Amino acid sequence: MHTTHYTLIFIKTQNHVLLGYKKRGFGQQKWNGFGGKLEENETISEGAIRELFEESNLVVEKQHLHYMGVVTYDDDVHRRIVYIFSASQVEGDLKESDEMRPQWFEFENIPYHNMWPDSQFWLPLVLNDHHLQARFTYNDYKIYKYNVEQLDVIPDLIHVEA
Ligand SMILES: Nc1[nH]c(=O)nc2c1ncn2[C@H]1C[C@H](O)[C@@H](COP(=O)(O)OP(=O)(O)OP(=O)(O)O)O1
Repeated sequence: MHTTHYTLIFIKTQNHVLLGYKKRGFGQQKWNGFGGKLEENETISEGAIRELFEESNLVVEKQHLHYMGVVTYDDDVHRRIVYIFSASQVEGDLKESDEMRPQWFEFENIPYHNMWPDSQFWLPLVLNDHHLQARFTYNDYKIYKYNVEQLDVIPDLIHVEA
């Protein structure tokens, strides 16, 4: 099976989260955090920082990046491994990019109906600062089976970066 590694970051305050409306590419016309494919010769955190900047113009420093866990997606032909981050301290001016139109949402008003159908099962954990591990099997863009686990220990990014 072909495996692709992605990053995904959620910038948040105590009760708001920054999402982007994806204008093109994989997951277009959906709201999501900022992220994308990991490039060769970069670490996972470097990828998360780069994608956030490319898509929103915001800068997050490595020490303000919180690794929250990993979500794995399988379909017939692909495995997508998505490393999830959150951050509350960012710098720079938020800007719309070719790929993403950013908007802040209250936790109570997250547009789950216009996001990947899996988000509703695990994003609330991230917003509440819980670490997680989840796996979804998709069939024809629908969730076929899934498992979401809240982790008590902080997952170690060193292992996946090694
Ligand atoms: N089922 C899913 N649920 C979710 O919440 N996020 C997902 C997801 N499947 C993928 N993602 C995330 C991972 C990543 O942050 C983003 C897709 O990354 P990219 O924008 O790099 O993909 P593209 O295929 O558009 O890349 P390029 O066309 O090479 O730019 O969507």
